[in-house]
Amino acid sequence: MSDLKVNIIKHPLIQHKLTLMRKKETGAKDFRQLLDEISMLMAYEVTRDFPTKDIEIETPVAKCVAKTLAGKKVAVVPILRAGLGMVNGIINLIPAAKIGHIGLYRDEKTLEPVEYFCKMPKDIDERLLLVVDPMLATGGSAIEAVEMLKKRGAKSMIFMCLLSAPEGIKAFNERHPDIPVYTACVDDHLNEHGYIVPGIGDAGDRIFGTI
Ligand SMILES: O=P(O)(O)OC[C@H]1O[C@H](OP(=O)(O)OP(=O)(O)O)[C@H](O)[C@@H]1O
Ligand SMILES: O=c1cc[nH]c(=O)[nH]1
Ligand SMILES: [Mg+2]
Repeated sequence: MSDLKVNIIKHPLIQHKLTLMRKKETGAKDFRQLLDEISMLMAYEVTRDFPTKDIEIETPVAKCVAKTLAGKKVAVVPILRAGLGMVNGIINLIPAAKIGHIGLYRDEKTLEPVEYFCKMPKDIDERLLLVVDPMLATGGSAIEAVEMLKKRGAKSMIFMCLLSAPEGIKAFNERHPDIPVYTACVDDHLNEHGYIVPGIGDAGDRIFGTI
């Protein structure tokens, strides 16, 4: 665990909401709502060190120097399907963000990611991409998503997930040491089906009610 390169967001509100999501009796409506709320809180933490610069403005009372964001513009990139559940919370905070989509599913037997869609803003090379997926399990999907984005010219990325397994973080760190990982919790391990334990189950199925 100590050799993993990961930023764990331990905010009490996030941890409380995550516990509600873990409960098997939590239905799709509440699950979606909680993921939405957590995503906004996580985005708040992830953007904490965004650079600012001073600009001159005029309020109704006086001229003054005030802060404005100075870094790259943002694009949010959900990994379908489950990543979609994190988009609204983030764009509530960053409404000008563009949104790209990556379609990947994990083959149930091999656990290998299978690509089925990719549509990105034209200027991805100039933006900071916030790649989002609730789950980092073996790491295969996140690794492949970032690979696809690098091939399309992306230069600056952050990966943000709700839950992660040590195995997935390790694999991601090894393949993409340049990409920071943010998560709300690192769980214990993966089971023989590649599910995070204790986890939240299949995030996509719980969000979309397809169980
Ligand atoms: O780290 P990995 O081992 O690759 O597993 C994580 C992936 O598995 C889930 O997607 P899933 O394949 O269930 O697709 P879905 O979002 O359409 O349900 C999850 O949302 C991640 O994308
Ligand atoms: O526990 C897991 C692992 C992969 N994908 C999920 O949705 N859940
Ligand atoms: Mg799924």
